[in-house]
Amino acid sequence: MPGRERERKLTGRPDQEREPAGKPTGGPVPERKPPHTPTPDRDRGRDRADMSHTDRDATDIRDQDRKPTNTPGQDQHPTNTPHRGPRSASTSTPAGTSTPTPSPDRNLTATPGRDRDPTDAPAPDRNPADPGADGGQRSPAHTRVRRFLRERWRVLVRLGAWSVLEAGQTFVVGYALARALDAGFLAGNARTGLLWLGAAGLAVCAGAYGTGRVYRVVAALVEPARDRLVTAVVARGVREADAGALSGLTQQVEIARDTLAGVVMVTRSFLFTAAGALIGLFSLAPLLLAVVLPPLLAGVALFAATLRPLAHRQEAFLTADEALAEELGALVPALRDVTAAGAEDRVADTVDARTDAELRAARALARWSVARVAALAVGGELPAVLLLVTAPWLLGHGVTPGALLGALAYVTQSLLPALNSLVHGLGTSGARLTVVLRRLTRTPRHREAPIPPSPDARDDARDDARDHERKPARRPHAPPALSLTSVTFSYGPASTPVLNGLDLTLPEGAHLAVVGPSGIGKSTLTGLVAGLLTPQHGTIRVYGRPVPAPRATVLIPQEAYVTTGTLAENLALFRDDPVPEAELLTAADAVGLTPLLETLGGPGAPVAPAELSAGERQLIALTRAYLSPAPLALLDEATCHLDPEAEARAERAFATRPGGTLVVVAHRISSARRAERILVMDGARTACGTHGELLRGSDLYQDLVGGWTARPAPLPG
Ligand SMILES: Nc1ncnc2c1ncn2[C@@H]1O[C@H](COP(=O)(O)OP(=O)(O)OP(=O)(O)O)[C@@H](O)[C@H]1O
Repeated sequence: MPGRERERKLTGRPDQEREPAGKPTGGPVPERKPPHTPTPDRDRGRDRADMSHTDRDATDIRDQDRKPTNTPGQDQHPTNTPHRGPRSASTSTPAGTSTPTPSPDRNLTATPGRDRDPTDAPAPDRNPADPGADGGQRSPAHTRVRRFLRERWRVLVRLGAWSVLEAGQTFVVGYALARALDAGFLAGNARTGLLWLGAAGLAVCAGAYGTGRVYRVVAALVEPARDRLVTAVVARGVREADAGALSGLTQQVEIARDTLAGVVMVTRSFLFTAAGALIGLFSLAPLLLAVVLPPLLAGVALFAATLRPLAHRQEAFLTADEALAEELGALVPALRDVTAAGAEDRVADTVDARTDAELRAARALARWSVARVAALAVGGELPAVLLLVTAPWLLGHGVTPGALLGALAYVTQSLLPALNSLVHGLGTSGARLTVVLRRLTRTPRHREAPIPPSPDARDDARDDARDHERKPARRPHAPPALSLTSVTFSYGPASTPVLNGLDLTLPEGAHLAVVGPSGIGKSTLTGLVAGLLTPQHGTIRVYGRPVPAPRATVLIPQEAYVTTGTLAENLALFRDDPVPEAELLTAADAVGLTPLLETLGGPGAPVAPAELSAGERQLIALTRAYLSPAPLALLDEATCHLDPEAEARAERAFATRPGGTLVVVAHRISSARRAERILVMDGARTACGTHGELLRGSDLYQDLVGGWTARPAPLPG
């Protein structure tokens, strides 16, 4: 049925509409897209689609027993058959969120609380790293570590023994050097000196052998620890049935193993080296110990004091780093969705926020790293300086030149490198190990730091709030603006129904977008609601009255018709009473007609329909509908010739019309996003929810959002 007749029938003012020369003035009728047969891929996708939550939770729209493959008209146009990417990609949102269950909107549905799957209930939080956690018997981490070490006392003894051999080298080298000088070269006995140097060389060889054995023993300690962690993590992954978490956690286990080995090595090395050096210093001259020990202890204490804050900064940095990586990981496969949703700026803001967060964390970490350098200077380098500064005094108090040289060797060749390894190894690996172990043993999953809303999001929220404020509150006991109950409609007795058992309820003031592939039945739905078509089964009520409900509904079709006459006559076409000019101007301003109105010369200016662009005709038709007394507006691609800004303005005008209810057949993602709820028509799988819910729960909606990116922008007017 031509759009002009639709408008006429709906508003009850057929006689006032005049056409020039008996032909439509709406310009060329846009080409209807040819139907096509669904691709096997698409069908497979539908079969795969897990619509259970939208079917179960978010809809009261039942469009049952459809056989979409049999009806050409229900088929999808090629331009509306976007490539179906991997599910993980299509479910990714710009914000990189997971997939929650769409929640039903009780305002939009008539049969709330449909059977909910009990498995939807969140699983109780369990300790992920403790295989025995199911029983709730979880011992503290330090107890488990002690038990682990007790079970491996033999390994610890071996580790100690080989470490003593390794540390013996430290002791012997310094001591032998001192003796070589004092008893050998300075005493004119080169042979003795060489013998002591030879002893030092042997000690180095023995120490190297000891170091090699130490590595093996450390592996015997670290590998079982890793195995335990792997067992715990796999058990957790199986419990949570989360392969992603599993792979992420096993990766963390590997990090834990490597860092644990590093921590054991550097800590053990420092302890044994320091013991060997201090014993050596004491053996050479107790006075040397008095010079070296205080700064060494001060340096170690300073380093120890930085450990906890460093671990926190390290954790903050890792968290920020992972959040950024996660953001980018979710973003890259979802670029198509981002573009489709027009969310480029918002996503850029989010990534900026994550990058800034990482930068701040890195700076904080760097600041604390300076303290580590200070600890190294005090504990490792200051003793050497003190030895040199106090050398005359030491030599005057019985310290021999050989002992002084040996002390310098202890400090520069043993203590400083060992402390250096400790500070850098423990400062980095230790902090990292703390973080990883904490996550593995306590936190189920890394949680992202909240990101402040982007300026765009704030703007949207402000717009929404403003719209909400401008919209009168819904009357509590008012009948629904629209209710469809088990509506079935087909164009012929033998044809497959376009709608089959559809239920839908909209409260007064609601804003619903209808989306779906070409030919799925969106215009048919608006035609039924407008009373242009009559369902074979079911009932349709508009504000409690059975359809057709004259003067309750206004349908604005894609083809806008403008009559000859003045602009004011065009705009007042659906009104019985004379429309005051002020009201007319207000409506024009709300819908976005004012510039055209001024160009034409005001409300009294004559209109030449053929000279108007398609977009200008749509603006006139929209303003006419806005001024009509009908509270339920049906926009069936009525803004397709407007640019996105003009479309947004017109839709907002209808959405905030006092007492008005809006149903929009959306042809742009921006249009769908403005609606409170979106009805996705997909044959048997009709679903209803918010944009976010449907992105997560409706494969077809994901496809449509993707397809919108490929759709060329509408031609200007
Ligand atoms: N007058 C008619 N007679 C027979 N079949 C029709 C008629 N009008 C529409 N159909 C068929 O009904 C089905 C639904 O059409 P409808 O126009 O409602 O779909 P649509 O979702 O609005 O499509 P589009 O997005 O392309 O406008 C299609 O298969 C179409 O071919």
